[in-house]
Amino acid sequence: MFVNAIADKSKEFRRFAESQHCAPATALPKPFLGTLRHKLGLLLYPGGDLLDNVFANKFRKYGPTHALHNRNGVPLVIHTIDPVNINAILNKSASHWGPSKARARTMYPLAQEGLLNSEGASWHKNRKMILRHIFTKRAKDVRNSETDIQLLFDAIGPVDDDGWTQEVDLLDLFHRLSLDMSTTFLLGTSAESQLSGMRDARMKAAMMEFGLVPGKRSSKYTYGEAYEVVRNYFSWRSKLGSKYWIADGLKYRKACNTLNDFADDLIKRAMQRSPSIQDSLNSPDSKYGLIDSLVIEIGDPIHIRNLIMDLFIAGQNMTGTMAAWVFAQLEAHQDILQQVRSEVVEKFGTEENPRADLTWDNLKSCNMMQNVILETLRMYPLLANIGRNAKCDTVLPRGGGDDGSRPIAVPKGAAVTCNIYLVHRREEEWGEDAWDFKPERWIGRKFGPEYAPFGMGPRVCVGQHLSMTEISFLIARMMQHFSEMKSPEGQDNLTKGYRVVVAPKNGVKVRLRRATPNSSDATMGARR
Ligand code: HEM
Repeated sequence: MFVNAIADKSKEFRRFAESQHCAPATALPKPFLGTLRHKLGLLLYPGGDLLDNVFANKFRKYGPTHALHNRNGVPLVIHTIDPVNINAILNKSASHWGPSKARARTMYPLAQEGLLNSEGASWHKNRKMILRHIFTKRAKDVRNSETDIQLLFDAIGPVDDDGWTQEVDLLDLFHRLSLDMSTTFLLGTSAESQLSGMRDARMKAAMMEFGLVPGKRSSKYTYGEAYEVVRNYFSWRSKLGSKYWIADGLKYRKACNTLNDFADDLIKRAMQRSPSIQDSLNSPDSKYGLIDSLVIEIGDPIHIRNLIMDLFIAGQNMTGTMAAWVFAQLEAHQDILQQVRSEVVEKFGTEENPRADLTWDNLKSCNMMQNVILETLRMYPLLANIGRNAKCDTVLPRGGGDDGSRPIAVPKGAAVTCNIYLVHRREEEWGEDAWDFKPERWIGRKFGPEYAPFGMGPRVCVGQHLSMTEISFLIARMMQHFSEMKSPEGQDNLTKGYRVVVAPKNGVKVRLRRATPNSSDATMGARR
């Protein structure tokens, strides 16, 4: 009976495909020795670059849209880098597609009922509410981040007689900054994680004397450590796909509990203070965070935890990793670094003689800086793959038949992955220099479906404006504080590592030269 039911379903699907004039996509061969071996191969991929080698080669060999079929020729998983198909999946026919089941499995037991992995009316309502809060708080909170920027400068450390800092890893420092900025924004108070990273005990002691003490820890792991454990497990679980359960265990579950305890503790404290802060919450100088607004609007602590945890998981480290790529590229392109610094100093003045406020409206008018950010997000879209599962039998506009021009029928339940990293490097859309860093390509260019670092359509990233503001603010402040940047001989800042996000594999190791009051119009220059 079971076999008959499968045969009926296949027939029904074939009829649907014919009625839509579809043809099958190029079929991927079944993985040698099965999918588990294939997944373990990805997990243990020996060096090199998984994105540029394994994935890119597959698209070169099997075309821009290809599929793994079952024995009846019905697609189970479709991979695409065709912007027309990606626009259909994420945007035009978004209602036919639900969030990727693989993502929910990867993150289980975290992030099950917030924004990332839910859909329907409650997702819609939650999303609207979060966006409203993000937009009302964005402008003032980026200025509140000045304290976090000062901690960053302290963590970068003192300079020698020539004004140069010691060698620092900007990836590490920006990750901590990102955590500090996101806690400032979400919770109204910075985690001050920069302090725990400072090796100089005297500096730390001095900071603590001023009351800048890192937050209370809820169990064996600190929040930062628990997040690192969870991130590693997420990376393994995402590569293992349906065999995600292989990467599980006490260590992972304990880290998940620490993150939940951390959120619960913060919510409890926000609930205790909520009756007394209602009036001041919306004042322009309010130091309270998004969590306080959610406590007043929602009330239910579990609901609040689901939303806050999603924002932490989805947003944590994104801004920091992005900023690290920006500085890696600026170090590699000293001429562009000079242009960005000139633009910032001209617009905002120096630290000693500021000229304009670092608001989003002012920051977005720095064209060179914005083009550098857009180009960096093109080359390193952080979330290399965006996945979906079909909610009904549906159609992709292109990729079927011998020449790939026919539509493809997709059955309910099939998975699709949109490889955004490779879409951003398609020569058809970006030209022969698609693999090169060229901010000037953005002059006068409009956004199309070939550019989706924040996704697109109804599930587009809720943190994109916040991230763009934070990154712009950070670049501007770094340009005001330092005048030059160089990497040690032999350091490679541009090699990619691919875990949950695409990040610089070897860190971004540089020395920076402190700007002097006279370096207002001097530019950062290469001095190896
Ligand atoms: C450079 C920084 C960032 C990048 C490149 C980025 C990228 C993305 C992408 C590609 C998606 C779409 C995923 C999909 O369609 O399935 C997404 C969704 C999301 N992002 Fe971001 N993100 C960034 C920063 C942030 C920040 C700072 C936050 C939190 C404040 C955040 C919160 C979210 C959430 C909650 C979603 C899910 C939205 C939904 O499904 O309704 N992101 N992000």
